[in-house]
Amino acid sequence: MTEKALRLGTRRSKLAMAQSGQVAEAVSQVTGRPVELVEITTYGDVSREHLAQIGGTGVFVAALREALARGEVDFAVHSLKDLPTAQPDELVVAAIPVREDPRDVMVTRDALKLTDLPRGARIGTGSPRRMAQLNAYARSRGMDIETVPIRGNVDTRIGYVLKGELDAVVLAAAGMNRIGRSDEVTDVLSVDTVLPAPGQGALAIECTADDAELVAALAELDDPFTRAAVTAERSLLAALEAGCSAPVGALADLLADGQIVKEMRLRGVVGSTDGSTLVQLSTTGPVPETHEAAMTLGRELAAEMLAQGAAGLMGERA
Ligand SMILES: NCc1[nH]cc(CCC(=O)O)c1CC(=O)O
Repeated sequence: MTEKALRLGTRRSKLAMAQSGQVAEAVSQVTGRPVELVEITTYGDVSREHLAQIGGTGVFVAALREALARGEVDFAVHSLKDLPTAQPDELVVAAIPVREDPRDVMVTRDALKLTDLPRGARIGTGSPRRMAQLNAYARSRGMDIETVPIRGNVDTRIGYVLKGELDAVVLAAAGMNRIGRSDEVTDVLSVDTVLPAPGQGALAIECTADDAELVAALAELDDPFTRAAVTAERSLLAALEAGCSAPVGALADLLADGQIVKEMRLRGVVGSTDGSTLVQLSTTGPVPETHEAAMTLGRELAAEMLAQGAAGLMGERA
């Protein structure tokens, strides 16, 4: 007897299809059931408006969550960095698998590195977080760059460079890796230069809270360290009362002594998009063993950042 297929709700974009396909295989392994992809169009996919203008937070996620709530699909895969920090009661993030590379990367004209871009170089990114940190980096080194607001899928963004309209565009390493295009990356940005978005590189596998059997099966795909890290990062974001289009970067990583993991470090940054002001802080603590401990790490760093004027930097829209 063949078991009934699990329905995975996914966006149609190449990136969404790639990550849903990879998760489908893993879910099929742990459940022993086939998984079928159900394509769902989201507002973020059809709108030509600027993400920041249509409210940013959650536009990619809302339609998938509605399909879950209506019972049209059994589970969905989200890029964690697109997931609003507020969790609806009826849904649960049953698994956060091992994180991909969290860093940002660039595709540049003539394969130049960020440090070698010519005076007046135009760098395309629709992200206030990337703008703020790239502009701050340029200012600190006396470089002359201009950040140009763009949006669109990977092909559209890389197209600006191929057509010679821009000198560089910024993308997430995880996205490029997942769609098998990492060979087009010409520079990987150090997290000391550009701190990634909270949750970047991680996926969230979500289903309804009342589907206990599926919640338990999906939990096998959960990576506790990734979950602790992204929980701390997202707690920082929530405590700053910022959305996914705010100029906020955050990254938690493990500090090890040889093979022995000692502590978790959480770094956070908020900046004005012109890069004239950055509030950049970090904290370290014991590796959080509970959800609450990870939340506390994020909240404490947020409080320190707010004390240094972070709130005044968040109202900005690029
Ligand atoms: N903003 C859109 C988005 N949401 C998730 C990714 C891919 C990286 C990830 O999974 O974190 C991207 C593309 C990008 O930022 O270049």
